Amino acid sequence: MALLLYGYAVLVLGAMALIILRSLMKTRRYPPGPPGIPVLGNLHKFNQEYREKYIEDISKTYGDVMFFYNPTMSVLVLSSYRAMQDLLGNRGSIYSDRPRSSIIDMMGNGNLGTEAFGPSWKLQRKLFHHHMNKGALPQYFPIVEQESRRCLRRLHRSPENWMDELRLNTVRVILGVTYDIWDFESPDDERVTAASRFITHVTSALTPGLLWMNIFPILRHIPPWVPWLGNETRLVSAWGEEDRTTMTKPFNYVKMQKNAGTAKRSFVLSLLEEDAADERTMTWLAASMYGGGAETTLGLLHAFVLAMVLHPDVQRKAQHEIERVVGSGRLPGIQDRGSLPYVENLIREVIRWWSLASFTLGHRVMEDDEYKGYFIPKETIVLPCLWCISRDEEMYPEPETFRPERFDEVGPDGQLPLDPLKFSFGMGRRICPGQDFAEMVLFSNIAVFLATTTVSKPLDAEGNQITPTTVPINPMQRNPTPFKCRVEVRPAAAFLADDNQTK
Ligand code: HEM
Repeated sequence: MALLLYGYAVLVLGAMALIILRSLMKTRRYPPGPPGIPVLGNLHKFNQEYREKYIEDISKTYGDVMFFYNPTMSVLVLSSYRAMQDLLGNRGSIYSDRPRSSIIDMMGNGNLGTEAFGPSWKLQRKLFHHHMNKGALPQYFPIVEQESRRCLRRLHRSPENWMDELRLNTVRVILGVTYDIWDFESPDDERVTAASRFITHVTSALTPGLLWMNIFPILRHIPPWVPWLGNETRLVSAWGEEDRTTMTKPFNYVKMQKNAGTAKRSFVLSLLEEDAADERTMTWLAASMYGGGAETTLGLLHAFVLAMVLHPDVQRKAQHEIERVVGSGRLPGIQDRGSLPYVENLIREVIRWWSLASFTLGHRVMEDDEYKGYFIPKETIVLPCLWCISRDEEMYPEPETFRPERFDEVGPDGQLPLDPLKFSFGMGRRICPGQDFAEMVLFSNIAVFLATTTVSKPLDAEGNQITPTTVPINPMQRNPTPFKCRVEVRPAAAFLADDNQTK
């Protein structure tokens, strides 16, 4: 009976909200979007498997600013760099909040990525920046370089596990820097696999319309034991509990070490020593590094290997540059970054071509606004489509082609193409605070990989080359679909054993 009443209330409230919205829409000029259906609006159309491709497609009809709505929410999708810059970059004071998500509330956890725009978020950004800004990065060079070499040593020993070895590497670096935790050697360790689930939970909770509860928040009150209808409440509670356990354990470990006087330098130890915030805030700030930093970097490292398997000419050219600049007496290190322009362009192209985050996280508009003559109501969720920008044919001719050379070529407008590092990590006040760290880890791993390893397509039983797919493993978390490759060890691998080399 109670359920019937809920259902009835949802329908009546939804219909009323839509009638009010429609009458307002007649008087105000809203941005264009695909036609909707009575009561439900058009937001369901955005809920496609590969929504970035859908957005790219319809932007040819509706332009770079598109509006979607349903009775409970409105979403503004931006498909150009200019629109992203105008709103997120130049109007950051009202475009930097996050949507209120009943799913995040229900999970009962915090983290920097979901925190509302306000004093607590500002404090966390400040603390994050203090430890992760460009100037602070050299303290991590030895750890990151040592782990890059360690990863390649293991990878050469068991090339069939190359994907898992890279996963282990990214989690070891993040857990090492954040908590000084190193006591794990296996890619199957729970601490390695949990990072990937954490980010899936957060992204799913923040994606408009992905779960019914995000469209009808009232559904969170359905008890988990109710068959079928309680599925989402059950799922979301389980996510919350798992993430809480994953993130509290390592934080408590550092606290224990500190109390015992045995803690070594780490992000969490600094927070504790500075008494930087309350314990809950510090736990989830550290979780933001763990959750935000591991799976993302991994996705791009896997995409790098995929690009090298598909483009042996690019791989060779990058290897020649390393040999020319670094010589044959040592491995490349992070300090070489400025002197390897082709490798740097290769990394830019991996970031553009793979476009790991196809959208930013949602940005909630804090006040009514107007853009290009269109009304943008307060509470609208703004979603720049990063994938669409990376596919802009004017900036990147033949965008599906992997070609690092494109970044040195002047276009018909006399300009070099837009640097993907300027949008792939977001923009404005919510820009990814781990960008400099991520670039450093990517460079270290990719440069050592190229110097010591050649990858190529594997052969089937008849001796034919097998070409891996470029379709991501899942549309929500765009890491490459697992694939096999041939791994050949290069002579410079002899230096991998030398963990004491400084460069
Ligand atoms: C390696 C590739 C990475 C990519 C492509 C990436 C991309 C992004 C994007 C697109 C956003 C959303 C920006 C927005 O909403 O406007 C973001 C936010 C965030 N990223 Fe990253 N990221 C990466 C690595 C990292 C690393 C290494 C860390 C941590 C060490 C990190 C921590 C975060 C956090 C905490 C946020 C939320 C910031 C906020 O809401 O204020 N990310 N990232």
